[in-house]
Amino acid sequence: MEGEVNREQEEEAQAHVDIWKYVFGFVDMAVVKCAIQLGIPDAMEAHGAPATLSDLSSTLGCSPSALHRIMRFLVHRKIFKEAPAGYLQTPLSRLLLKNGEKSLAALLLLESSPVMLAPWHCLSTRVLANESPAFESAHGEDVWRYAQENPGHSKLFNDAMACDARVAVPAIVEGCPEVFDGVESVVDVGGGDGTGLRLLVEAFPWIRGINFDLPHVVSVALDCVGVEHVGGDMFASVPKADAAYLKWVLHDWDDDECIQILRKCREAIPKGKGKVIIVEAVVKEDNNDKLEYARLMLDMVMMAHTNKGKERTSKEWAYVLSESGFSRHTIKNIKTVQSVIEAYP
Ligand SMILES: C[S@@+](CC[C@H](N)C(=O)[O-])C[C@H]1O[C@@H](n2cnc3c(N)ncnc32)[C@H](O)[C@@H]1O
Ligand SMILES: COc1ccc(-c2cc(=O)c3c(O)c(O)c(O)cc3o2)cc1
Repeated sequence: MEGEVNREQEEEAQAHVDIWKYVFGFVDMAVVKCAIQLGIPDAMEAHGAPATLSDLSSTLGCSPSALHRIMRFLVHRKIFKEAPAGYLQTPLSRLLLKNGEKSLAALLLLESSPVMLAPWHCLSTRVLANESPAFESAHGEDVWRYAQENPGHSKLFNDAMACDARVAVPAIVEGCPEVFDGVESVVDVGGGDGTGLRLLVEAFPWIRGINFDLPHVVSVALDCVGVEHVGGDMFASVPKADAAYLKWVLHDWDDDECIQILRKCREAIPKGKGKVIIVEAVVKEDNNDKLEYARLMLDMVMMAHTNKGKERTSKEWAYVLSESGFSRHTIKNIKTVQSVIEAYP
């Protein structure tokens, strides 16, 4: 009995520590956003050796006292290290470089933007009504129409998705290159600015790429060898190719909409050797999986930013694929938050 009482007292004490993560949860994002905007990781990368507070404040042109408090917080959060000689980069801080190959800075700047933060204040209404989309409640229209009417936001969004492509595509190439064996043409459905397909075609030069997205998105896509940009509506028709490739697209839509998109993809691929390649999160419902937290946070992002989007479990993926007329599918895990699903007509 005494042991039980002690355990309850320990849990109570721990709760009074843990609660602060939620009361001030936005602080982590805001201070990291500040570090990106000031260019702290970039200044440290350029400096090379350990950077002192004086080095950083003179390079960045900011108040040493305020910068010290920012760096103290970021060292505590293990984003930077502090040695006697000065501050040091970490693998985590290098993911915040403005132009780093694997940087996710653009994604953090998107998610911390006023446009993307506003819908979170409508989440409880979304849950209560289960119909009033949070993004529409905040902005009066869905995220895709808002992007069409606000080119600056569209660029922020496309840049964010492109930074994921620079992480995910190398993981696909490393983890399951065989997925693209024998595939001579790929249509990237909802391919954004084409970064993902450009990286795929660079890795698999035999592939002819078609980057397919809404007209306002492909109109600003960069030209690149081996990739043709085509504007259109994936709910109307999808350009024909050996394989339809969809990364971070189906999770933006509910089951009926996914089934519509997948049926259009099935119409676009050849009956015999055709396939659909889906790069999306597969919710494991396994709290021991180190990326499950990211997948579940992403599911909340879908609730906040899309009308009826969601992340799916393997059973939920099996349902939409079966309802779309795909006879079989496989799921391959890669080292990022996504998995690679291959579906065959
Ligand atoms: C979350 S983004 C993913 C972009 C890219 N596949 C990636 O992973 O980097 C979803 C994409 O779907 C596109 N999209 C939305 N509605 C569409 C439609 N009706 N037809 C074609 N593309 C659409 C958006 O413009 C956006 O580029
Ligand atoms: C590196 O890990 C990730 C990179 C990108 C995303 C991500 C994918 C989306 O489709 C998406 C989205 O549709 C959205 O509206 C949004 O606000 C963020 C977002 O992020 C997840 C993980």
